Amino acid sequence: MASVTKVVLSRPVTFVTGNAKKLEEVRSILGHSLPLQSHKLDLPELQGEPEAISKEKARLAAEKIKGPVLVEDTCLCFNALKDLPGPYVKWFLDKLGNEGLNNMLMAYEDKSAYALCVFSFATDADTEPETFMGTTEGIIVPPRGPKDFGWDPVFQPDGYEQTFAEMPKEEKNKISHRYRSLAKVKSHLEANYEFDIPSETDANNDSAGNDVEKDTPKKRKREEDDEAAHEETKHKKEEK
Ligand SMILES: O=c1nc[nH]c2c1ncn2[C@H]1C[C@H](O)[C@@H](COP(=O)(O)OP(=O)(O)OP(=O)(O)O)O1
Ligand SMILES: [Mg+2]
Repeated sequence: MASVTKVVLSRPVTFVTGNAKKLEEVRSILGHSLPLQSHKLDLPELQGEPEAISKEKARLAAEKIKGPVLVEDTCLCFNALKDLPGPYVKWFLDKLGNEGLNNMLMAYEDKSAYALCVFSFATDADTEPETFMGTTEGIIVPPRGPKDFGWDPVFQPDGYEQTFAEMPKEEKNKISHRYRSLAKVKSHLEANYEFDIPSETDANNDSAGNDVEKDTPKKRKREEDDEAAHEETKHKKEEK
């Protein structure tokens, strides 16, 4: 049998995102199957096709982190609008809200859409990032359910009566665009990489001097607290 030589990584993979909700889903989907730490950073995003945007994000992240990174870019594509808003959904959502997203399809009979997640993994800034895509098909509906994560209230996946926002998180995490692309990331990393992480390194500082932390129970607790605080300020804002 041919033995596959795996690339040995001496540092955990850093998931770089400015979005606490993404991080929460990535953590609950991956569990502890992969040595993962996180770094909060809203990277600049190119305009263009989803795969190119995600790859460029990975390059920028790898430059910054100076080690293996994982990033993702999420799109919401309306079929009647030839895949728009796509990667620009963040700006549409910011300006128009979920009501506005739904209204964009008023003039069209076709309410079908798909959610797309494009993960990119890069070992360093000089290596071409690898990308992994996952999609979930559905329809756009008037917003229903909790407003805690992006456009979840307007997206109803095919075969379900509930929007992403209405269904339990565990349910969303079994069928989501994020779950499907992460499944590919996971099997690719398991097949091609091996982690040999020295236990007594100064894990609280990466080589770039960034404040990257190891995934410890203490850190998790702090992140949960941070997220709770973040949610609180968000809700306060919404009440205004
Ligand atoms: O499962 C999801 N369910 C509902 N909404 C979602 C989901 N996933 C991303 N979203 C929102 C966040 C942002 O408004 C836009 C994607 O933009 P995108 O640039 O990928 O995310 P982001 O800037 O918030 O985080 P990041 O720092 O990782 O780029 O769609
Ligand atoms: Mg972004």
